[in-house]
Amino acid sequence: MADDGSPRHDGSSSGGQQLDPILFNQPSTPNQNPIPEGQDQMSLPTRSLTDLLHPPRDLALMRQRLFEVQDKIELQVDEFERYWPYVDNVWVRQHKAGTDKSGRVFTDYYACRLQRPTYTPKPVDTPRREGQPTRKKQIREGGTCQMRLKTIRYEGGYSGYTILKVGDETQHTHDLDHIDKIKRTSVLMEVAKSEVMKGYMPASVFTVMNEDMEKLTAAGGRYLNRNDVRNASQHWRQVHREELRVHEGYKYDHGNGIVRHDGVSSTAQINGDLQMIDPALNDITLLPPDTLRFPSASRAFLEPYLPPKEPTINASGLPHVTLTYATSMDSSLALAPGMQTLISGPESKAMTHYLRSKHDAIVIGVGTAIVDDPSLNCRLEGVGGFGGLGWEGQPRPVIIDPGARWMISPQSKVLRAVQSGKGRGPWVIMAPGFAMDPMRLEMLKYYGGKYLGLTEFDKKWRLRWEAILKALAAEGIKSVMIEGGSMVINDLLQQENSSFLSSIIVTFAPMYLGQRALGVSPLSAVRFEDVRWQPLGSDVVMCSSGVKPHN
Ligand SMILES: NC(=O)C1=CN([C@@H]2O[C@H](COP(=O)(O)OP(=O)(O)OC[C@H]3O[C@@H](n4cnc5c(N)ncnc54)[C@H](OP(=O)(O)O)[C@@H]3O)[C@@H](O)[C@H]2O)C=CC1
Ligand SMILES: Nc1nc(O)c(N)c(N[C@@H]2O[C@H](COP(=O)(O)O)[C@@H](O)[C@H]2O)n1
Repeated sequence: MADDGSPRHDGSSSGGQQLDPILFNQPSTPNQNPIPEGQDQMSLPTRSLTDLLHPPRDLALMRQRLFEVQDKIELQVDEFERYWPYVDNVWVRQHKAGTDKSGRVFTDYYACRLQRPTYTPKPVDTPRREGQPTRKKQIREGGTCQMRLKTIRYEGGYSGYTILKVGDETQHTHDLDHIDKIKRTSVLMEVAKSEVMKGYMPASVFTVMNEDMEKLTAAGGRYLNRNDVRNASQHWRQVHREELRVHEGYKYDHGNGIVRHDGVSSTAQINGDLQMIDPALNDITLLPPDTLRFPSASRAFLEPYLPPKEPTINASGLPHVTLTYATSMDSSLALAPGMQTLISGPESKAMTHYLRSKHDAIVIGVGTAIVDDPSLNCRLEGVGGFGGLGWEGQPRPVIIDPGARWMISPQSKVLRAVQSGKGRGPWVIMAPGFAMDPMRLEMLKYYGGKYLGLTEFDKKWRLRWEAILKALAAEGIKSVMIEGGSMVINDLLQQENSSFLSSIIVTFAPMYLGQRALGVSPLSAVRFEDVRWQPLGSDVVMCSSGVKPHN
């Protein structure tokens, strides 16, 4: 551990303590190299025609994103393994994965295919070994593009890939189509090989693969030719010198090659069969049962109070801050201190998740973390883990826990959300002097979280909100949604802190929580400004752009 109590960046714990694999649910044998080496002639293909006919969602868009790498791309492991083989014609691995000391973070570097020097074949009269046939090698274009990227693979309670551009180059010197013209993806080669291995002639495989040209193009196969299919299956055909046939419904037509001769194409038949057996392939996205929907028609009233589309850290180094919570008509958050109480109706609950999707981080006090054991993820349809890719729209949970009171464990809902790819690892804000024990620190890191140490206090010896917000901004958080609990809300509505608030969004539910309830009421009177009230289901939502003292 570093002097300030923070975890060392090498991922090792202090005091020589070992990770308990059961406690952390650590995989015993991490997958060292999940990237399929699809071009290997000896390997068995893992793709089939089905992969062409039922490509991953938004394939053309994802290929373009993985080609350009304009922004950091985060993908879950299965998503990376699904999409990467469709762009491995672009990216050539430079070195094998380097690992950090924790053994759970693997970094690979890739360069654009056109970074390699141009290959010029040796003159044909170059002496060859006896019996070796002369190979016609083409000039391979290269040396023109300096685009590079790295993939960082995390393995642990949090698993996934982060893909980032490296180096000074900001864009390729060519487009994706240009690469598709000169090199085929491993998916295309594997599909071709697997079809030949079923006993079909390369020419027939080529015809069948070309049947749905739109899908073939989306997969990078616009320039696929018969030779590619022959090359993909060459080794297999040499070993298995059996007679190959044409696909059912196709025939050899002199002068035209293999053509379809009955009404039903092979691909249409495969499509039909698949729809019978596997509804998941029928473009129905299976969503987790707790997925929430907040209709577009209900969103407009929130628009002026949301963080801007491209939020920026303001001149004072502060992010956009939204305070949001749900209260009863007697301004209570829970039936009693130490209790969690459902106040929001289903519509306003969905609204809260919509708000979560619009912020980089959710902040709560440790009182709420202990009482509620919250998941602190976004369960809105379309965000990562709920129909979306990676962790898109998933906010970072942040717990203010100056005294390290939160006993986080793998059973905590926030970590269960991480484990299932439905949320991000939490950050814990602590004060100096209260060291979290090394096992908990290590666990936080294992689940993709971390600890932030702050040393700036206000006159009540609480951490200064300005320091908290600036620390988050320094970590790249541009918008923060603060949810509670009572102490946090009261504190932020006080005059010395209220200027940090960009918006306040409060749900009022039609209920009294009674006189034993945990209330919300700042020390001094305040009045909300620039207010808009909106009925939502049986609740009413109040949006405001800030508070001022009320005399
Ligand atoms: N209805 C709703 O919308 C919501 C309801 N809730 C409810 O609220 C209740 C919890 O509220 P409450 O008990 O007040 O707890 P809080 O969640 O407000 O947490 C308070 C604790 O967080 C730490 N903390 C917060 N801010 C600071 C700061 N600036 N500096 C230092 N420490 C800070 C302190 O920890 P320490 O004491 O260790 O110093 C403090 O005691 C629960 O019942 C929960 O269900 C929560 C959120 C929303
Ligand atoms: N908007 C809102 N309405 C309520 O009725 C609530 N009780 C809360 N509580 C907040 O939501 C957190 C629970 O989050 P998960 O659903 O577990 O992700 C809880 O910790 C409070 O911050 N909010």
